[in-house]
Amino acid sequence: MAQGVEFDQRTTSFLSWFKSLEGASFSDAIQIVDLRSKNAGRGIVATQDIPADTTLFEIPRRAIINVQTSDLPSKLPGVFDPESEAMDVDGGVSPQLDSWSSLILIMIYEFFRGQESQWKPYFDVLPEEFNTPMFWSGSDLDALQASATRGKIGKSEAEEMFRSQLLPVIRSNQGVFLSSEARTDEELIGIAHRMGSTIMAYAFDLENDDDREDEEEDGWVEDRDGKSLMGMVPMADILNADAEFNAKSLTATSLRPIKAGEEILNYYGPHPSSELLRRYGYVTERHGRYDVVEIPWGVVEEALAAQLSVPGDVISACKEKLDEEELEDVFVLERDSGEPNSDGTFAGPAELKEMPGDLQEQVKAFLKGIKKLKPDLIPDKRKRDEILSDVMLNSLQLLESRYPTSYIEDKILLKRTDLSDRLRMAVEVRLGEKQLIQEAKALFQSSSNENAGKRLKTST
Ligand SMILES: C[S@@+](CC[C@H](N)C(=O)[O-])C[C@H]1O[C@@H](n2cnc3c(N)ncnc32)[C@H](O)[C@@H]1O
Repeated sequence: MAQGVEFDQRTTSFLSWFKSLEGASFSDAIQIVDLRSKNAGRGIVATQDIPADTTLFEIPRRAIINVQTSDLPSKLPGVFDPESEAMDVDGGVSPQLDSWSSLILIMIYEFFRGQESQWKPYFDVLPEEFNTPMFWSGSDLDALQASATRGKIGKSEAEEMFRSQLLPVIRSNQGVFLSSEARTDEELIGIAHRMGSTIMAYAFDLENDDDREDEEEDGWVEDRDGKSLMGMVPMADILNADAEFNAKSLTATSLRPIKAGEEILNYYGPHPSSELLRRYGYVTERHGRYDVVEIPWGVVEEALAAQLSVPGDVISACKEKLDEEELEDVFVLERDSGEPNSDGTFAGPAELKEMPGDLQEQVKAFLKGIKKLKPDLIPDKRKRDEILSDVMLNSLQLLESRYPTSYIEDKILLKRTDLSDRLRMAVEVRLGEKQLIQEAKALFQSSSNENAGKRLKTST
């Protein structure tokens, strides 16, 4: 209970801090709420019916935390300004940082300033723990089974960056990073992880639009052309998100009428469940439409060799004749899901229409090579298409067999009520991938079929 009181007090302090900022606004029609019972932290709901195109809140530029608003860059010009030859306050020479590591350093600096930081009430509502795989144990991760997301966590790479780039800056500027000298290296790495994960799940890519006249108060827009500047945007990041959404930030505007009691939902992008888990530590059913399965070329090669009963060295001989630069190692199986409508709803169902085009082209290139070496195996185009179709199906089956449990077993598992959050999310991720593999297999199994290769591109 005490925890609940503290949670609410932090929310109240944050909201009054936000409202006190010059240029900020927060509509009476919305409220920050405790969604921990749904495992969703804080969120914002409508307290009354809201028409479309209503401004829900506005964030003044000064509220954002980044290289332009924090005073850390002025204290460590050698670290932040690529043009500057200046040394930092303690006379040390520091490496230049990219936008990601710069923001981590700024967050560490503001965090250590505690009450001195103008963003203290905001830090008090940022998470201290995460449910992203970066913080999972080996056995938690095992539950992801063959999902490619396991290889994308990058914990040791992140740690290496913290150790080689951030620690030296902090250690050589202890007067700037207040009380950092009392922390061990491991504690500092832990704080860097926490800030890195906060940025991953909360930061926005911003573009400083110099052409806009109202730049002073409102010059931040979401990045559209990759000229981005990362920043933490208080209040915009209290919005949870889903694949169907009803508002957009940074000035949050309702995209369609929102009923009293409904949650205000932002859009983090067309992420598959695995990516939603990796970056944000949650999954939702609606994001399943964007699920993907990575097909490693090694699996396809195995299926190809088995299908044609040729030894691996025939495949290797073909490979040598092809331009290695043009060969892909991984292919992405995904549905055609289209862009969301302008009001945040889905435009239509997501449908798997075909196997990845680049995969089909690569298999065809190999088949052409094999035909040269063993003409009897592939006498004509009809036979080639038949082989192509079988290789696709066999590759999918091989891929499926890499997941120790079946689709049905996972479905049954999800009915249990005693699963930990992590296990449930891992099962949802792997189940989404198995579902997509099944849909892909059906492309070949259904039409028995009129033409097994129907769903393959027919170009030569
Ligand atoms: C930008 S923050 C949103 C505010 C956050 N709920 C909080 O309490 O600070 C992103 C995080 O919110 C949570 N989140 C966002 N959308 C969610 C959803 N639809 N369901 C569950 N959790 C969600 C995830 O933990 C995610 O990492």
